[in-house]
This record gives sequence, structure tokens and C-alpha cells, in this order.
Amino acid sequence: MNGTVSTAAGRGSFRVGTRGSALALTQTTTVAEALAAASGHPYEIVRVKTEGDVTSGPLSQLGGTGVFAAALRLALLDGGCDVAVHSLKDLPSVQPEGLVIAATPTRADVRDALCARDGLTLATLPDGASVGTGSPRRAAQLLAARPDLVIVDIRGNVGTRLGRVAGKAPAADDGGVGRAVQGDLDAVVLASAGLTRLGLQEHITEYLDPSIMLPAPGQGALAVECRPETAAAGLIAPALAGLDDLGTRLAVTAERSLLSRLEAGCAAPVGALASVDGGSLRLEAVVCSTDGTRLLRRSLDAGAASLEAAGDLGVRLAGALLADGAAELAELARH
Ligand SMILES: NCc1[nH]cc(CCC(=O)O)c1CC(=O)O
Repeated sequence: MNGTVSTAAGRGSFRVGTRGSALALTQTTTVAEALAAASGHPYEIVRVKTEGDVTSGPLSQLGGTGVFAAALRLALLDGGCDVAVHSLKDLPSVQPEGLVIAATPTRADVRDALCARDGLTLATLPDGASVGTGSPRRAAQLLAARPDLVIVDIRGNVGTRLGRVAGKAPAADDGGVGRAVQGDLDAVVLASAGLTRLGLQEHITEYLDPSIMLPAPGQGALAVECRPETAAAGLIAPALAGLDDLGTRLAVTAERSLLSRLEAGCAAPVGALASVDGGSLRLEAVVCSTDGTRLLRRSLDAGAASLEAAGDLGVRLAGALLADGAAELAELARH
């Protein structure tokens, strides 16, 4: 599946690496178009097949977090591409030597979305309804709100997962890990951002308010990563800088700093959302027991809205949650 989609190769062009899923291709093309328009240089798209795309087992068996991002990062380091576009929430918070996040474009909707049959919402789903998600964070917060729900562990790309809900349009096979079983679930929970980027927002029956469901750190945001010293990165450096949104970068810096201080990965039952409010940054986070019976939820304000203050805010809020017993509650890595 490795290969070139467009043929704008040659001197003065840049190569943008992507995963092969429909969502990844959409996100990558949007970023590549913006960079090409701002820099005046043509691009080509390089598809990188990742381990996460070919393994159908549960995420927890894939040997840790970041499997989706690792192959793209390797391609950057190998010179297989010049720029990589990641979903920020899938990107491990440890920054590899030699790579930088050159842009965090303006974030899309951060909320999770319920896609239920027959227009149902979290309040109107019948007693004991089945809801599909592979995310311990979503499962725990769903159960905290509705302890009667039956959570079904599901995998695959957005279209595949949507196709599990009765009455939803058959999923286009977008390279998912399994064929959709038609209509065996009452609902699934997916990120609004991904659904909207794929034009599937009509299937959303409720945008889950962050007071009920805190999103994953970085949800709805993209990270454009590169090796800054390369010629191609230099070519588009001003375009990358122009694509960066400071508010988004501040928010995701705080969220990822919290996650890394908790020593938790993208599969941990941890939600976090930062927002810039006036000149200050506020971070809200939740750590859950996986059965949803216990939730630790706290928020903290930073005095200032700087990158340093954002990183510090994440560390301080994580410290408060750890002092409350977050590591034991969520079975995070021991300290
Ligand atoms: N883990 C897969 C993944 N990575 C990014 C998104 C959606 C887009 C985003 O949050 O930026 C999704 C799908 C989902 O969680 O529904």
C-alpha cells in the first residue's frame, strides 16, 4: 500500500506522509492543500501502512500506545516523507529526538458524539442498551452517567464502527480491521471531529457535553510533524508557522503534559480538556476506574497563557489527581 497518490514530485515539492484510513487521508489532504497554497510549492501524498492498520487484536495487545503514529514517525526519520500529519490524540507525548511538532492547526470540535439508532440520546436509550466503544475513557464515563448500559468493545475505523449501529448507513469499507456486522448495537461513541471530517455528522444523535464526557487529551486536534533541518521543511517553514494556532497549541500542551505526568497513554481512562479563557488557561481532567463507578474530576487555572504555564498546569493538575489516588484508581503505571 505504500505509494504515491499525486505526482507532483520533483525539486521544490514536499512529501506528506499519512496513514491509509479515510480519516487520515482527509486530514492529510486538507493540511497538504493549506501548506501548498501558503508556500506556493506542490506536494505529494505518501501512504505509510502502520502496524495498527494490519493488526486486528485489541489495542492493549499491540504492545503499548502510539502504534498508529510510530510508522509515520519512522518514515519521517528515514526520509520517506518530509511532513507527517497525525491525529494529536494518537500521538505519544514523548517527542522523538530530531522531530518537532511544527504546527497544531486550529482545533475542530473536541466533543465525543453519540451515534444511536432512531435518534436516541444518552437520556433516552432504553434500559440495558448496548453501546460500542473500544475506549476505556468513553466506557467509564458512559457507565458513570448510565450504569445500566452494556458496553461492547469494538474496533476498526470510523465507518466500520458506525456500521455496527442499527439503521445507520452501511459503512464504506475504509480499510477497517473487520467487516461491519449490520445493526447489532444500539449506539456507538466516536469523536465528533472525525465524523465531521468524513462528512458523517448526520449520524450524530447527541454531542456529549464535556461535563458528562471529557474528551481524550488532544482530541479534535492535528499535529503536523517534521524534521526541521531538512531542505523540504525549510521550504515550507513559513507556511507551517502560519498554520499553527496558538490557542490550540496551548490547550494541547496542557492536556498532553497532564497525560505524560500521569504516565498514561491514549488508551488510559483519562479525559482532559483545556481552554483559553481571556488571558488565562483552564484545564479540566478526569481519571476513571474502568467500570465507571469512581471518577476523579478536577480543574485548575494557569495564571498566564504561555507554553511554559500550559506545561506546568498539566503537571500540577496531574499531581493533584495522583495525590487523590488516580494511579491506583485507573491502574496507571506505578510511580
Ligand atoms: N483513535 C482513533 C481516532 N483518532 C482520531 C480520531 C478522531 C479525530 C480526532 O479526535 O482528532 C479517531 C476516531 C475516534 O476516536 O472516533
